[in-house]
Amino acid sequence: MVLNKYRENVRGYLEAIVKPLAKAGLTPNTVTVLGLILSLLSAYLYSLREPRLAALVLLIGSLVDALDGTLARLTGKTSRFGAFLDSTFDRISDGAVLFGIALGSLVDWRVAFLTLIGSYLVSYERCRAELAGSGKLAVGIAERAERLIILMAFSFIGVEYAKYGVYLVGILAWITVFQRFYAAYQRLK
Ligand SMILES: CC(C)CCC[C@@H](C)CCC[C@@H](C)CCC[C@@H](C)CCOC[C@@H](COP(=O)(O)OP(=O)(O)OC[C@H]1O[C@@H](n2ccc(N)nc2=O)[C@H](O)[C@@H]1O)OCC[C@H](C)CCC[C@H](C)CCC[C@H](C)CCCC(C)C
Ligand SMILES: O=P([O-])([O-])O[C@@H]1[C@@H](O)[C@H](O)[C@@H](O)[C@H](O)[C@@H]1O
Ligand SMILES: [Mg+2]
Ligand SMILES: [Mg+2]
Repeated sequence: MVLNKYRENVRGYLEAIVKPLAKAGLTPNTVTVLGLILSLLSAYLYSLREPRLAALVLLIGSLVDALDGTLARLTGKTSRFGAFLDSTFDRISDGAVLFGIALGSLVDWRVAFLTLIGSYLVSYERCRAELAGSGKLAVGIAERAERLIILMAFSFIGVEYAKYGVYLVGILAWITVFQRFYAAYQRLK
């Protein structure tokens, strides 16, 4: 909700990064796959209890996630499958990162599990409500960009602090679940 507004502000920078990629003939789907690989690497680093490095790799992976769509739009190669691939890989990434955090015992696995359910529900609600005709349901305090930035910010502080990032993401994700539920109710009832 909050960060989504800044998409336009960073578009110019993202396009500047994407132009050489387009010249090199990279396709949006290849970039999407690269983003997933970076997220999986980040998850692995979390499992090794290296949250700072993991967050850095996740930040680069998130940037790559912004580049695939930018490349698609700039080269006129947006596709329905690409949109599906992007969202599906986002879910794999979100799950893998929390799994890595739990594996590395950076947080109690039960907290990671509840945070994962909240995060997935936020995304599912939007997808399902939009399919039912709600119109764009990009509402709530913690969309994916917010969830990622909070997790990365706490991870950068150090190994003892990553868990507070997961707590906060979990709480805000569940608040967003209720916000989206209410918005969907208002629009679809
Ligand atoms: C060298 C420099 C000058 C570099 C400057 C770079 C800066 C501008 C930095 C910008 C970084 C920022 C954009 C990335 C970080 C954001 C990240 C933390 C949050 C994750 O965001 C996700 C991202 C992408 O979302 P989507 O995948 O949903 O969107 P798109 O891919 O664009 O579109 C999907 C759409 O495209 C089509 N498509 C896609 C793929 C495919 N294969 N085929 C396709 O056809 C299809 O139509 C799909 O439907 O969201 C990016 C926007 C974000 C919301 C903006 C956030 C702005 C914020 C101010 C950035 C602050 C970042 C800061 C560096 C954080 C540091 C904090 C630290 C403490 C952790
Ligand atoms: O809904 P959310 O999770 O906050 O944020 C995002 C969705 O709004 C978006 O449409 C989808 O492509 C991404 O996978 C991402 O997850
Ligand atoms: Mg993307
Ligand atoms: Mg993505």
